[in-house]
Amino acid sequence: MQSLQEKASEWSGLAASDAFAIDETNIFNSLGGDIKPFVDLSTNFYNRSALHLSYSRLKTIFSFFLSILCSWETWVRVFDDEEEWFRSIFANSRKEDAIRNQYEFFVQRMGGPPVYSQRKGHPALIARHRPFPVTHQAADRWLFHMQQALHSTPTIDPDSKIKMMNFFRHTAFFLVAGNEMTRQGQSIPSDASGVLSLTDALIT
Ligand code: HEM
Repeated sequence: MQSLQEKASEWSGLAASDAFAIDETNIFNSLGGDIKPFVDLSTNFYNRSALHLSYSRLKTIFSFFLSILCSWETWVRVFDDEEEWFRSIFANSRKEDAIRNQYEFFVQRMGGPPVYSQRKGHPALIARHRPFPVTHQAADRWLFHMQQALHSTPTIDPDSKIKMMNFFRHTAFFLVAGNEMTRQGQSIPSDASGVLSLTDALIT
């Protein structure tokens, strides 16, 4: 039987070595040892959109239309996604909380202080995603938004963006595999700690 990590690698198309290249360097330190790039990323993830990006350059050129174009940003984002099935997954979350939960986890997982665990305990991502339909389709949509968010976050350098996106892609399908397993009533095998124990190691 395939392990969760093996499923994550097969479905994401990424070897574990690529997914965890984020651990070869301390990304938090390479981004200036500041939480701002992570706050920017998570804010963009939940607030911004592909539509925003398409028009972002136009904004600088046609500043006269800035206020009108700004209002278009609200059209597409995770909390107001045009895909109702995806938007509904976040219906019971407060946007401010979701942003903070996400960036604190990223800060901690990418070499920064353990701010997530200090506030909320062990990340336990499979368990925390259990209430949600983390399907292959949901992973693709989540990754679409994350790719757009990375594009619109200039405070993160290109090399870090590639490493982060690989980690996100692998973890998204790791969560899909974990979600399938918990829905089938199976207990999470010890290898499920692949993402999580690594986090533990990094926060001690
Ligand atoms: C695969 C598709 C995914 C879906 C559909 C999904 C959905 C959700 C939802 C609905 C929440 C609750 C929002 C909140 O109130 O915090 C959440 C929380 C969270 N997600 Fe995801 N997520 C996905 C992938 C990921 C990935 C790839 C990561 C990490 C790389 C991640 C990390 C987190 C974290 C840290 C939280 C906060 C958990 C908490 O503190 O309760 N998620 N996710």
